[in-house]
Amino acid sequence: MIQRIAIIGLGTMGPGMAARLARGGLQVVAYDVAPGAIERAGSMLGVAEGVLDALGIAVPPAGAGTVRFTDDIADAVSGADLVIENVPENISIKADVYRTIDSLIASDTIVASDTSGIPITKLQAHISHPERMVGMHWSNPPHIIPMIEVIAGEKTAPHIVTTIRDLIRSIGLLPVVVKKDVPGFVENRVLYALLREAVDLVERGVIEPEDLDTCVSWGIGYKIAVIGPMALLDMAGLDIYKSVSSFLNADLSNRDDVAPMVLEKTNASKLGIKSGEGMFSYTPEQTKALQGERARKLVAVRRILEGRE
Ligand SMILES: NC(=O)C1=CN([C@@H]2O[C@H](COP(=O)(O)OP(=O)(O)OC[C@H]3O[C@@H](n4cnc5c(N)ncnc54)[C@H](O)[C@@H]3O)[C@@H](O)[C@H]2O)C=CC1
Ligand SMILES: Cc1ncc(C(=O)O)c(C(=O)O)c1O
Repeated sequence: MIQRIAIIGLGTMGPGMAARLARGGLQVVAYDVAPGAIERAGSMLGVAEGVLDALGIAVPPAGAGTVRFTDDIADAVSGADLVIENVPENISIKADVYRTIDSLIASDTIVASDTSGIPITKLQAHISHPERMVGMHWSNPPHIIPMIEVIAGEKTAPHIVTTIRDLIRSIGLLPVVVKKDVPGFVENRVLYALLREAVDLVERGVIEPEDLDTCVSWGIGYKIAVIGPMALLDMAGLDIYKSVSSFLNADLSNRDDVAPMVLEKTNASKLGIKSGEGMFSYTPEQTKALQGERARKLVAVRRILEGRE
């Protein structure tokens, strides 16, 4: 049974994940190599807890469900039943973490990666007892989005997938087991197909960035939260899909590299909210207001989709 969880990496994903797991009654110990990240994570924890209250997720009994921060990786993983690796999307950084923890954990400690899409088979080549490694792909913001993909690599033992799936269910979240270890799994294959086309349309001057967002959020996005893509095909009619896809598929972006617009921005350190500018610009005040507004709206939508309002 999983009771004690170590989270390695406290950037965008780690703090919300820690808050959500603790709210599920689990004991979380959270570590980052950067002292500044640990400090930021401490303040993000309180914000995430407020959102979990707004979502109506019950607080566990006193003493259960804790988050402790540490700047010592050995302390973080000591006695852990599950380690969730949450460091940048780079195989060599992730492999370094696996090598470091290998001698610090028991041979049956489950090691999960929150990778956005590196095949688990590639990651488990860097750890001993690869059968205990599994993909556990959360979605951002992790304290609000309930779906988590669970992915086995070629060497993952089937009971590890079941254990993680059951853990996710036991704290009221929604596991989806992906049947093949394909790059990007399912969520990001679908998201990146959409993002490739969206970036291409903006880059080619077909639409302004703000209008692209209005079109997708109020057209596809709002609808797809209620009617998933497979159900949408049936709602539209497969005959319509056949006609449209017969001419449109060939015209969609099929570029296999990163779009120049994205490279220009990343080369200029325009990374989005975290750097104050990306596709749009953000002052610190705007960022704070935007994050609050987005959390409120996501909470309201989720409560309605769950039939709680
Ligand atoms: N940002 C997103 O929307 C999502 C990201 N992911 C995946 O989750 C993982 C983490 O992503 P983010 O939180 O966005 O990254 P991030 O870059 O915001 O944070 C990564 C953190 O890892 C820390 N770190 C780096 N090397 C470390 C080490 N050796 N030991 C301990 N900590 C270390 C950094 O100091 C940083 O705080 C990546 O694999 C990413 O692809 C998954 C779902 C969504
Ligand atoms: C742009 C982008 N890339 C990856 C992810 C992920 O799920 O790994 C997300 C996300 O929203 O979670 C994302 O927005």
